[in-house]
Formats: sequence, structure tokens, C-alpha cells
Amino acid sequence: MALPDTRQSDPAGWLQAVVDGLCELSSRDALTGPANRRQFELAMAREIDRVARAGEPALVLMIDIDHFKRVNDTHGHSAGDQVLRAVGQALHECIRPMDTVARMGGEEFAMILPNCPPAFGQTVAERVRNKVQMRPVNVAPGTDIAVTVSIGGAYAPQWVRSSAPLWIERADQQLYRAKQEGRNRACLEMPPVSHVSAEEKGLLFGHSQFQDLE
Ligand SMILES: Nc1nc2c(ncn2[C@@H]2O[C@H](COP(=O)(O)OP(=O)(O)OP(=O)(O)O)[C@@H](O)[C@H]2O)c(=O)[nH]1
Repeated sequence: MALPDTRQSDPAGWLQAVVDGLCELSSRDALTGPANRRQFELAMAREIDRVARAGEPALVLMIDIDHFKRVNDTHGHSAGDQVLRAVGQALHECIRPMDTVARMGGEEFAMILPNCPPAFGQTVAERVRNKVQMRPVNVAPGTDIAVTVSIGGAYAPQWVRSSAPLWIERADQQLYRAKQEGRNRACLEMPPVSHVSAEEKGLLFGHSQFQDLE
């Protein structure tokens, strides 16, 4: 992104714009555009905090391109890069402003979907899967590559402070299942039903009924 050269007229504003630009660059995946892994981990930590405090249902999806090695082997590494960019763009088009999409590395992407009710999880994951499948990638004149993804999803346990590695691991297990069951599919772990009383929620915030009586 080119910055207007305001070094003379507004040096402080210019410096701030440079810092903002560098922060933005350091949070993105250089090849595909979405957030990078580091940014994703920060977003996950924020989400885990919210789920523990507010009990909101939050879904994480691990999204892996199927047989991507074949794309590189058949069409070359730069065609592979084009596929990665196209998938990054398709995923970006699936998200709401509150969601985060990131490239985790290689041909693996991930999404955090805050406040996503369990009844909609499978539909959301299918929408993502379909978006990629419906968009063949043109890598050379007359050469369109059909691309599919396998998706694994898991909900953060509500009212509990989980950890990012544990949450990702549960989604990864579902991704493994999706690959084993034939790829181009979405497998989601059913969220555990947790019954937490109002009193227990109060305890979670360090607030007890006895404080009300004081
Ligand atoms: N073009 C390109 N290829 C990459 C990049 N990062 C990783 N790869 C390639 O991604 C491929 C991943 O292959 P595998 O892990 O075997 O997975 P796969 O072929 O997609 O197979 P499944 O996941 O089992 O469906 C390897 O060939 C890597 O070299 C990249 O930035 N650009």
C-alpha cells in the first residue's frame, strides 16, 4: 500500500501511518492475504476469554486443501501458489466481520467463528466447503484446476477456560476424520452440553450470592 508522503507537513502522522502499515503487514500471510498464524493465536486467546466469561458458543474450523501436493507436482509450484491465493480469497468471502480467517502454514487454513450457535455449525462449514469447490482456479490459459477442502470443526467448551492448542487439537481430530472418510467434507465435533447454574456463573466471575447480602 503506497503512503501519501506527508513527512514534511505532518511527520508524526506520517510515522504513525508507517507503524500502522507495518503492524498490518506483520499480521498477514504474505502469500494469501488472510491473517498469519501468530495473529490467529492472538484471536483464539481473545475468544477463549470471551467463551469463559460469557459462555458464547465459538467454533474453530481447520481447513486443509485436498491432494495439494498433486497440484504442485502436476502444474508447478507457482500454480500451487495461485491455488493457495484463490482459496485464501474464497475463505475471506465466507466470513463475517467478527470472524478471523488465517493461513496456518502450507495448505492449511483456519477460521474462528465467535457466537456461532451449534445448530448452524455444520451449515457454516458446508458453506465454506462449497465456496471453494464451486470455484475452479485458472492457473494457465485453458487450465482450470478443481479444488476441494476437508474441514474439521470443534466448539470451545462453554464457561470453561480452555487453551488454544487443546481447542485446535480437537478440530484437527475432526479434520483427520474428514480426510479418512474421503475428503471434500466437513466433520464437526458435537459440543458437550454443559449445564451451568446462574450461581456457578457468578462464581466464575468471582461474585457470590453472599456478596449480595453484605
Ligand atoms: N505451492 C506451494 N506449495 C506449498 C506451500 N507450502 C506447502 N506446500 C506444499 O503443500 C504440499 C502438502 O502436501 P501433503 O501434506 O502431502 O498434503 P496433500 O497432498 O494436500 O494431501 P492431503 O492433505 O492428504 O489431501 C507439499 O507438497 C508442500 O510442498 C506453498 O507456500 N506453496
